[in-house]
Amino acid sequence: MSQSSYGQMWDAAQGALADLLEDEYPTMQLRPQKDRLQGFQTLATFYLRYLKIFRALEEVYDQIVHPQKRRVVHQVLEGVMGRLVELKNEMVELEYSEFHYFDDILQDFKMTPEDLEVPIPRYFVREKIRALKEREKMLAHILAKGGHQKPKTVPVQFLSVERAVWLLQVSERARQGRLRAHFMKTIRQEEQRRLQGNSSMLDPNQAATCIQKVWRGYWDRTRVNKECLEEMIFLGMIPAQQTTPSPAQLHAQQVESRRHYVQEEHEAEYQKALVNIKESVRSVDGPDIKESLQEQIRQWFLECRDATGKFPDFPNPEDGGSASIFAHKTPEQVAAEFAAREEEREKKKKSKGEKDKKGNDRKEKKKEKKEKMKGKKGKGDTEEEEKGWKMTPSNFLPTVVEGAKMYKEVWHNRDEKQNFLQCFDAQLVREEKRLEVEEELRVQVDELMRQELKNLKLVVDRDKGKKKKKVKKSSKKKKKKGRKTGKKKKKKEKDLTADRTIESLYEELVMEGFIIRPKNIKLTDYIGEYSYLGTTLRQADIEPMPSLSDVRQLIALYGVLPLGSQCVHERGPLIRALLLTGPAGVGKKMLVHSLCTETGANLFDLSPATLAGKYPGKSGLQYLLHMVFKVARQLQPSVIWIGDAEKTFYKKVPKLEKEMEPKRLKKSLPKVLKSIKSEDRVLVVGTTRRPFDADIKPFCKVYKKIILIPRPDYASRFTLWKELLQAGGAQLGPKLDLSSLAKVTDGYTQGHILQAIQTVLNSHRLNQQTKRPLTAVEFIPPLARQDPVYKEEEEAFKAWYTRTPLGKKRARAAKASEEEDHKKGKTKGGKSQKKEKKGKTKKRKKKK
Ligand SMILES: Nc1ncnc2c1ncn2[C@@H]1O[C@H](COP(=O)(O)OP(=O)(O)OP(=O)(O)O)[C@@H](O)[C@H]1O
Repeated sequence: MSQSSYGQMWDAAQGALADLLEDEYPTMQLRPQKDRLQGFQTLATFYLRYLKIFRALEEVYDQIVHPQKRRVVHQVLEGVMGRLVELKNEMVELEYSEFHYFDDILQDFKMTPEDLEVPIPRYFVREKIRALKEREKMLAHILAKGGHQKPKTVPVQFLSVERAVWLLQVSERARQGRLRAHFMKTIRQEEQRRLQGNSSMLDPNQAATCIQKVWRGYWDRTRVNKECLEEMIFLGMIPAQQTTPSPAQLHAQQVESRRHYVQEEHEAEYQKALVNIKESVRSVDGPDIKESLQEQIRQWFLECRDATGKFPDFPNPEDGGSASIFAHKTPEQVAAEFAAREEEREKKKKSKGEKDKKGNDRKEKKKEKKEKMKGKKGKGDTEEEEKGWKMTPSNFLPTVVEGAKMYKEVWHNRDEKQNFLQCFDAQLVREEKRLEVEEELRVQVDELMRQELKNLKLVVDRDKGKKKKKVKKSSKKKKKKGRKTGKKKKKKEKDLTADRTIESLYEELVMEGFIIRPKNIKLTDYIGEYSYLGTTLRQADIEPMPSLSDVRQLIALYGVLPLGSQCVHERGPLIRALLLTGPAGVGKKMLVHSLCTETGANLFDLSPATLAGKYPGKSGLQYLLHMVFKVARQLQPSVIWIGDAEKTFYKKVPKLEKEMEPKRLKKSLPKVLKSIKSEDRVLVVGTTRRPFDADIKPFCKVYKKIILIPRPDYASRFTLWKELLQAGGAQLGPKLDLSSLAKVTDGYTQGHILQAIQTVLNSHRLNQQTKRPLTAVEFIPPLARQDPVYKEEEEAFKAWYTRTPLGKKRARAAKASEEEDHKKGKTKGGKSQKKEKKGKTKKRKKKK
């Protein structure tokens, strides 16, 4: 696509955003909605619209090369991302469920399930690829030096001499036997051919007809088979073979990657221009700006004196200096403001004096206040109950609005036809820099003018300015007092490793196996299909099982976006710890690795097995945690993975594991989690396949966000078989019935399926494929050797989830709505019965 196409795409996205903002602002001011379903519909509609805009903006940001345009797109993009996360959070709080189903709204918007995927901005990794490569090198270097490596178990077999000789003899005899059999076979074939040649001598015409018959039959059969296969592929009955990208696709890919280089070049040019243009503005326009500022301020002095009879007070630098004066106000207004401020100060003084007098009555007053507050709260609660659901104010909408405004004012109608190369706009830079220089000069001018005003007052008003000084002093005193009497400052945490560099801490953690190399897995590699029945089942009051595509979306929203973007993490809902739970092999660890790949995060491993025997004692553990979190913060984003997370919160430690001390982290983990602030892009991710073994209360206190990963459904299994087989090098043909395989593997997880595929697709079998195509039956024996997820296990997971805080809330809400329905049903039922009765009597009357 060309630059102008991306320009049009941007334009369309901004247009959609403007419409959306127009719709969204009134809903914020609307009265609370009592109907929760309607509230959800509103949220879901906004969510889908934002998602669409997000996808378009992400693509635009990845490809446009104009540095100033990219800045505007980036700002809006971050705002939109944050808003998406906020909306998801709202939906969770409204529905008490992590999973939401939008199939009906998708239909309304004519969107496909693919449109529901949360796109992952490519700039998360691309913009720091150099730093990531550096880190990767460092990690490889440390590991090569002898870092922690899991001991590889190489089976070594010792053979006795007799056994070795026997083995050699067996294989040699077998080889000779095979040779002899081959030799005998060729002799026999030659003999047969000789005999046939002698017995029947056909005349040439007959022979030709015979050959033609065989050839034509063969040729037609292959043609029909080929056409049949093509038709089946066209109908989607048989998966198409993987095709290599066409030359046009390859060219498009090249153009896209070339644009990334151009982006870098233009950015470097732009950075240079920022410095040069600022310098030139300062030297050329600086004196003029200074003079006009002085002129303006002097004019203001005179106007104020004319209007109020005396010279005004010059605003303090904290209040914005002279800039605050010219914020579209008349001199009278400014003077009135000053007067009001003075009055306020006086009032405060007085009230403080009174307070001191009535020091003894304070306690009683406090009591009264408290009572009043209680009363108010009580009222508030009832009001809230009456209120119902209302959208919470957003932290991201102002950013989005500002970006949209900038687009409209600067870029929407800008003629860019002459800018073929899409380089920066010098005029815009000059305007921007002029403002910056003006601000810098204003500080100097203010100082000068303050002095000038003082002199003027001395000469004209004979004001010695003592009063003001006094006020100033007293206000300073007040400030100091306030500071003293304010809350005690929290103890600053002691830096246990103040004398060490981050590099040395990093090296130590790698050596001890607490920092590991994440596998290169993208979130899109986590295969899983969308479930089309979600809304229908929910409407029928059946809780649907979430699909793997829903899980992917949650990981993107809770993990990838906040870890990738500082803005989203700082202003969005703060998630410190995430728990991934589900049966063995559903891809929990895979998701942890994909989180790191998509955001370029470091991967720390604090699993009980890794911790065992290292940094003993309480102080040792404290030191380790300090190191881990210090490095994680400094080299953010970071993911701290705790495998077998239930072990940290074991109800009862099994005897075999007692030596490992799995509960070492139990006490320190909540404390250390609290130290993660919104500016630290650090996420603790726990994975567990047995959450029921943990003490649920402290467990859920640490892991506030829980994602229950289900076993794959039919659609996901079908895709899994197809994709994993293709990835393993299998040729998919009509003999390999994927549908049956997906059907019989109900209950098996992705790990099981992968295991079966790896067992069957060895190199020997792969080489035989052309002669002997793969069949579905071959995969049954390796599957039969594994245990599927039994119903009991699945029920245990579901039951456990209902005991988590969110599960409990959902159950309570369901019960409440059921009761409401019941009540309504009764009243409605009563009314309808009455209506029916009325109807019947009317009919009877008519008959009569
Ligand atoms: N959705 C998926 N798409 C593709 N491969 C998957 C998917 N889910 C899991 N796998 C593969 O299955 C294997 C098992 O996954 P993983 O080890 O992440 O599961 P797990 O849930 O962490 O298992 P456990 O609970 O036993 O530790 C991995 O090789 C992973 O790549």
